[in-house]
Amino acid sequence: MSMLLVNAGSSSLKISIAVDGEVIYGRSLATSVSAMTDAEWEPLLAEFTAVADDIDVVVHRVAHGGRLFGEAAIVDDRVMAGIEELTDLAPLHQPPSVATLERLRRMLPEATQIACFDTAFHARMPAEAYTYAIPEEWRNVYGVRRYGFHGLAHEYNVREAATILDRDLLELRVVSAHLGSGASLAAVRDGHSVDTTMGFTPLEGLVMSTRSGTIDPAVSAWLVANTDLSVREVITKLERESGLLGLAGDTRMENIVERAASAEPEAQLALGVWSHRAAGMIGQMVISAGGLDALVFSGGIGEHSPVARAMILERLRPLGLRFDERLNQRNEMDREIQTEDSSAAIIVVATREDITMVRQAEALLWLREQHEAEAEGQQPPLAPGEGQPAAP
Ligand SMILES: Nc1ncnc2c1ncn2[C@@H]1O[C@H](COP(=O)(O)OP(=O)(O)O)[C@@H](O)[C@H]1O
Ligand SMILES: CC(=O)OP(=O)(O)O
Ligand SMILES: [Mg+2]
Repeated sequence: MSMLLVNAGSSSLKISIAVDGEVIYGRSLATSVSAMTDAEWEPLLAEFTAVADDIDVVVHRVAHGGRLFGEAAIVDDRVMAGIEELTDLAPLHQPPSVATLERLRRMLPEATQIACFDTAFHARMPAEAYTYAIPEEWRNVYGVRRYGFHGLAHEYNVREAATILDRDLLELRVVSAHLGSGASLAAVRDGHSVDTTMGFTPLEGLVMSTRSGTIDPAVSAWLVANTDLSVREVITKLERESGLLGLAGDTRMENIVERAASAEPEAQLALGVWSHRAAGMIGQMVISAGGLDALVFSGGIGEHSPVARAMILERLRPLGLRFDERLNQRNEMDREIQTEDSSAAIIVVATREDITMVRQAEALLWLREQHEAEAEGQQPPLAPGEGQPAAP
């Protein structure tokens, strides 16, 4: 079976091909996906079809699944409408996913289309972690609560941590720090997320490339009441003109690190605010996880910036975390970088959202087959993986 895995981001498009569960080919394009035309997609699809013959399944990363989608779903018109409804809650992310879903449903009508949601990994968070202390009507009528994002990356990270440490995932307390242009933390216990830093939308939490992360909620209302900014303008500025860009005029962490090394005060402040927030929230996640066996770094910054990791880890010394400077500098993927006297493992993981997508899609297709076989009174199919007859 051939799967096309599509990760349509706000400023990039990552596509890979999996055949019989193995990712065999991948490509990343820096492009605004929403603006792409059929004519631009055609050669891409031809390239992928040449690798995989027929594409049986197309799997899409979708940022927001809201309350509707607690797990991956086969996309039909009803699911499509549900995904579109959530556009306002992930304005940088949902539009490219919706555009790509619409296009590939049309261009590859024979393929089964599956949506994997960033929010799904957090669907079992306890109420105390997902509930905001706000009026009952907002919570129960408007559905205002924390959802969490980056689930495909966090899920991969904790599984990889268990593999690297040769431990049972269900016994591990992990904090996953996915630090890309969007960034979030997840506290993982018993194999699922028990707390995370993003909330109702992917704006809450850490300082990001262009997003502010958490600020006093009164700031938005104050700006609308006291300046000539509209609500839409305030939100756009918090989403697109804040974070590292707002503090240092640059979205690239490597540039800011270089400027800070030349003692540029703006860049030093940006790094200070960024690492102060990240370390503080990691502390919060450790409490939510009930302790810490492993801290995982991933994402463009987490994987490639020894300076950024070191700034966070220095601040985490009160938790007993100790890192090896030399191992940190080496920047090798899927490696531990703690010293022997560290209170927990510290691991750098090259995260792979596409591999989580394959796993979720295979599990969903297996379930569908099983239901179909049961409905027809036949022997249910073998589970994905080794052919063992257990549920995935
Ligand atoms: N060598 C590096 N040093 C520091 N930061 C880096 C490096 N390479 C990439 N980054 C940062 O990673 C971020 C992008 O992360 P990435 O995970 O690729 O983004 P996205 O969230 O869009 O998938 C940018 O802020 C970029 O500056
Ligand atoms: C949800 C989110 O923030 O994703 P990204 O890191 O791709 O921007
Ligand atoms: Mg990302």
